[in-house]
Amino acid sequence: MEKLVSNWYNVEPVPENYIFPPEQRPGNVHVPIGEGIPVIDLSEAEKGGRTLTIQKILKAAQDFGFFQVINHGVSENLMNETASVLREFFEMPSEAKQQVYTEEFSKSCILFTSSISYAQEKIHLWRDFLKHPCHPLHKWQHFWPQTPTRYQEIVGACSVEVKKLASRILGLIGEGLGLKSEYFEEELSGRMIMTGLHYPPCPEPSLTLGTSEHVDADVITILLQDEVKGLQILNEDEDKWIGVDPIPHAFVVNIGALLQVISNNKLKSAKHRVVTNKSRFRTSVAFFVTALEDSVIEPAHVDQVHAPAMYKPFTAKDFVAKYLESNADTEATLGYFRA
Ligand SMILES: O=C(O)CCC(=O)C(=O)O
Ligand SMILES: [Fe+2]
Repeated sequence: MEKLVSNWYNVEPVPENYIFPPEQRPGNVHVPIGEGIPVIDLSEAEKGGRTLTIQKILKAAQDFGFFQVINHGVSENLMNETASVLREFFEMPSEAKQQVYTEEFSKSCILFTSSISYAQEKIHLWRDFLKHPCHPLHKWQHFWPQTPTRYQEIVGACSVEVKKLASRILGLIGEGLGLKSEYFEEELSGRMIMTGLHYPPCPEPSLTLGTSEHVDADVITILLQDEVKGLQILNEDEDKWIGVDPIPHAFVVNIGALLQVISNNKLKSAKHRVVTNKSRFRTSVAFFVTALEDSVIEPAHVDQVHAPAMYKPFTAKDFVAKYLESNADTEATLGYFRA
């Protein structure tokens, strides 16, 4: 429990085991915000602009692996409530958080710090996290925190809405890839895990990371971030980082490694990270939508002549096993399943 960064963050200099090696540190390099990451108005899909919306989503998913959605149908009030209930959770006194804190990662709801590789990792991340499954709701909701008292109700309502939004976006992506609109239901998107991330201010942001460079190991991620910037995407062609603009009431959407496989590398699962800052807490809520354990993941609809399959078929369970074995290295995991 004393490991939680939020219990001790106000120390200077930062502890040695939080300082990343020079080539992995953010340093003092200026990172531009926004720079072309598309913001897509989802309401246009229902107003006669379905084809155009699909094109915009596919282009964003190819070029950046990331986009933001606005007018997505999830109420602003519910988004505000979800962000604030998560913040309240992390700001509770230690005794209250103690009830949820655990180093037993097999539990259905965990509050911990840095990452589940804490014991093995050399350098820790400047963040605390709360993680639990959230779909189907009735199966998991009772494992969630009981304080704040409205936690289960608010996060439950938000999970239902985000799952619907994810299905809608996957439907549009499926259509854009030439698949049946229900292609992703339910086998390929029947699980959803929520991670609430809390990044305390850090006295030396140039040396530390809130979340280190990674690719998400799911199908698609829907992220609610607060008004504090910190999320950055790597533009690999130019080897530079781009900050994601914290647009109020937008969701950030990114393509996971499994969707990259299903699209046979047409869509990109992009590397991203989160940097810390000196003065403000940042709280984000990530919903990872992924395949049922026994579902087979493979490139969909591959034309053998023009586009041979880039990956061998594998189950979602095998992917997770290899992912854990490689210490959460998604690229190495993808490499293992390459055809
Ligand atoms: O905190 C964020 O904004 C993003 C976190 C993230 O990328 C992840 O948990 O996979
Ligand atoms: Fe991520």
